[in-house]
Amino acid sequence: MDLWLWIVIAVVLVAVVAGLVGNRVGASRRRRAGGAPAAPPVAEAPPSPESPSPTATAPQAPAVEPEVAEAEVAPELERPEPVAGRLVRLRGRLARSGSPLGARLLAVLSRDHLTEDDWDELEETLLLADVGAGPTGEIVEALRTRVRVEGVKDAAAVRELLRSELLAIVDPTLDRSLATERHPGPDGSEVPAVVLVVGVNGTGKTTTIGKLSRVLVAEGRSVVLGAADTFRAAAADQLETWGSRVGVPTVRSDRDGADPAAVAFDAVRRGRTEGVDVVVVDTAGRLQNKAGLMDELGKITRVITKEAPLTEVLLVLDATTGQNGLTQARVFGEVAGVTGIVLTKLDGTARGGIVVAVQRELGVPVKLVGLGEGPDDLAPFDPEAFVDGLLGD
Ligand SMILES: Nc1nc2c(ncn2[C@@H]2O[C@H](COP(=O)(O)OP(=O)(O)OP(=O)(O)O)[C@@H](O)[C@H]2O)c(=O)[nH]1
Repeated sequence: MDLWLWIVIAVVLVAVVAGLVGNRVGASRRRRAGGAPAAPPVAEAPPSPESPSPTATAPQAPAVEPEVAEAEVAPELERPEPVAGRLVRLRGRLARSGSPLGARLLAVLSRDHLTEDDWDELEETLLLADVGAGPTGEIVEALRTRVRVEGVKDAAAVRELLRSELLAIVDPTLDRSLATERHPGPDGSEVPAVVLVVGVNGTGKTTTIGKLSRVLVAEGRSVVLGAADTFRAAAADQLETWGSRVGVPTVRSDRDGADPAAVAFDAVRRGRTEGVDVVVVDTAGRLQNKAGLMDELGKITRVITKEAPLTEVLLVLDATTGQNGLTQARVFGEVAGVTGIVLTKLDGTARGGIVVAVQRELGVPVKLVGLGEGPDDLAPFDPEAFVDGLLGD
């Protein structure tokens, strides 16, 4: 019995081994002949773009090739919205923030007989909207005189009166254009316009530069961005993403904490050699202390101007920060030679009066305003559309 049992086991073993060997030989023959293996081993999975497989000619490959080719196609560039009339389009956002400057001023001025209390209320409303003490006094004085002399009564006339006084204080005569055209440099050769953007982190600086590059692209300008905020690595990534959406390249360092002036210089040099219209340079602008800020911005400016002079220094301020924003504005104004202000987040505040206060504080115009988080929610500042927005027009 025992012997028979051993014979059966031996026969079964021989059959199993023979079967296994036969399968392997068959599989390798089929592979050499270009046939598909019945059950491919894991190592023969279809090739991926990251790890090209040595079996790229295996029959699975053609099935995935079109997908790989599609992934390599550059994403379509976005087309930014036209710039003209942007503030008119966005002015509803000013009124939506419940601006006391509009509704409340009109409510007080429309009363039948204006008492001293009414004038006090008007003054308080302007102060609460961050117009600032000086300009508030001027507006109240002008309104008092005109109400007394002209004796305006009907709602439309009161509205027109208020509109004209607010417009006067916002000052439509200021030059709010951005210097973003190529021009002859000191040696007579054409150089790009260079816009240096300064401001405290958190004010919306990187977002604003992204939106600004879209404004410039919409106006037909060629642009290079310089990521000289080397303090925060994510800032360069953010900037690059914004730029790539509209085909604008970003010059940056591979290294965290690299010299911001070196990055700024490289960006302006690239703009110059490639003949672009405008180079926009981001800065870290940490307010650690005034001397440190002055050193950093001073060095960036000196190094950049070896290639091309600065045509604009834009200070980005968050409109919701009120008096804090004004303190920042003062420091940057002293150290950076600011030529224009960008007020962000005006959609989220009832303090539109900050436009007046900051212009008075720095003696430079608000040139752009941010009215939302959308990519095209940055508008050239237009005094009339702004005042109409405050009045809820
Ligand atoms: N509602 C509103 N949000 C804004 C506006 N501008 C910027 N923001 C938002 O503010 C936040 C901060 O923006 P960032 O650009 O990252 O600000 P930042 O910190 O100054 O950038 P860094 O200086 O690089 O640190 C983001 O969520 C923006 O979407 C605006 O005009 N309106």
